[in-house]
Amino acid sequence: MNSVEIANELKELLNGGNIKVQLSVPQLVEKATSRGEAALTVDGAIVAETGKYTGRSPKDKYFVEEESTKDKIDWGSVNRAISAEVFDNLYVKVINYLKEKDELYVFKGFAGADKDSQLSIQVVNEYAWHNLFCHQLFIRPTEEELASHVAEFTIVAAPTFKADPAVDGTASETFIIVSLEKKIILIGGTEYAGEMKKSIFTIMNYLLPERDIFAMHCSANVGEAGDVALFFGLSGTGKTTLSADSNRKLIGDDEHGWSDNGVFNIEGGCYAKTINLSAEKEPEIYNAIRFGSVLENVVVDRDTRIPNYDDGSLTENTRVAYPIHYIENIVTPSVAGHPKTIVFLTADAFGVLPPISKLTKEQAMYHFLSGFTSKLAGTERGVTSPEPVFSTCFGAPFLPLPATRYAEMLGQKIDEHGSQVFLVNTGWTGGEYGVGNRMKLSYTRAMVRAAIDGKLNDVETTQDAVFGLHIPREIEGVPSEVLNPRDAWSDKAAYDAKASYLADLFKDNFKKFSNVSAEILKNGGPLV
Ligand SMILES: Nc1ncnc2c1ncn2[C@@H]1O[C@H](COP(=O)(O)OP(=O)(O)O)[C@@H](O)[C@H]1O
Ligand SMILES: C=C(OP(=O)(O)O)C(=O)O
Ligand SMILES: [Mn+2]
Repeated sequence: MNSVEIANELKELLNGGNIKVQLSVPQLVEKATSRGEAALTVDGAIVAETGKYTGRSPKDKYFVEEESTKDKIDWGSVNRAISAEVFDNLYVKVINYLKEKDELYVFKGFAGADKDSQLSIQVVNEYAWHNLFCHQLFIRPTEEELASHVAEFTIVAAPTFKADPAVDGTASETFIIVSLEKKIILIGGTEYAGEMKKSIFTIMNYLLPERDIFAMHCSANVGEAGDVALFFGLSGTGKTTLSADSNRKLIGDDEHGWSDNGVFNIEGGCYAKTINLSAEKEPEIYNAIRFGSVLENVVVDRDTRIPNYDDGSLTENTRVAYPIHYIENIVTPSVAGHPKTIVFLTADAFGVLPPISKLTKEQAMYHFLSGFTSKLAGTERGVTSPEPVFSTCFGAPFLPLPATRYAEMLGQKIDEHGSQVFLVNTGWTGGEYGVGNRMKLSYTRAMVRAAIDGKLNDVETTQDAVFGLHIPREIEGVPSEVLNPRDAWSDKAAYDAKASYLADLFKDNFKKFSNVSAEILKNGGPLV
């Protein structure tokens, strides 16, 4: 099928009598609850369960192999290729399947808060609650914008459609297929709402660099003085938690672009983890759970409808989606200047990386390319305990282009704007996972605050003997024995062995980046 035929199929679907376009939040709440897709909670939010798929399904994600893009995509286990034939067949099947449904819900809006590079998108949903999720997560159009809205990219999400791998050519019943030429994202077989927002992020990671805009898997906030901070990190490392800070205005919690104008949010909402959520530790997020918010796989008492955030029986990856204005302190629109501080969040399950360290330019490049962290339980299918991983640019699952393309942009931007980079370990301390403990959130917050406020610019540091990282000796609000990871382990020999084991992993992993500059190779990585 060519692009015109694909568009015609879509047009026919969108002209159907079952299509509901741009329903309001209350209308979608009514639809979702009356259709039995979701239940109301005591706080006025809705809660949905997603069945078998409670996290992303990276092994079921594909790009269609297409002439105009095939030489640019970094094919491999992240960017899997699928033929146009498989896509076309599934597309027609899904469209026909959806035509038979009583009602379908369409959201029209945008990705990218900077008008210069904004992408207009639409989502066709089988579920009203998915449509509410999209309404809250993407950028909502004004009435005027809606009147003239023409979608460039379309997500078609049919969660109850299951592929037959033997017939349809997929790996399983589930598929997330991106056609960059036909400008369609086809999703089936999974109810996990995160696939929709992360697939838009994936295409933005392809489209923005074409315009020389750096696409980033990070959260962002800005202080009173206009000082912008970015927090890069794989899922569960603290982007959403640490960017919600009552002293700073939130720009966004997960996906950003950095252009010559400054940084901008790609989204219009947030998607926070709710496992063990408490009003004391994370008040901004806790207070965002109200009418219009969408809880996912949170266990709620059947009668009282009180959510139990400590219950991870459906998944560790319990979530809430809400529009960004449910956070009190934000910038509107979600754009700001150039970052002064950049934080790389890592959840080190070995417990050997320092809780905070200052990076030289070479170390920043080295650690960005390495992207060492852990996959934390739940966000990806099959991950049930922290799995150490090198996730390049702290966002490998979402990067269609070679990692070096993004790293080059980071390097240029840091040089141009003089941003200071820190590595922050929000993972384990005092021993590896199973022995030590997760870093206390209050300590991490104190360290991050000191970094952002410029208090670590001129402090005395100790150089870590293995990784060469510069560790501040003192930070207000943090016990000094916490700052140096070796001090936090009672068994020093065990620490040394684990640290050198991790250093070897870094060196092995970095062999694949053979063509980076000699300075990065020499001065960016472990010392020994
Ligand atoms: N030291 C810490 N720093 C940040 N988050 C922590 C820390 N300790 C525990 N957490 C928890 O880890 C999770 C971080 O998740 P989140 O901020 O949603 O990550 P991301 O947005 O990067 O996916 C939250 O549930 C938070 O309460
Ligand atoms: C939703 C996700 O994002 P994060 O956990 O980074 O917020 C994800 O990785 O699926
Ligand atoms: Mn997040």
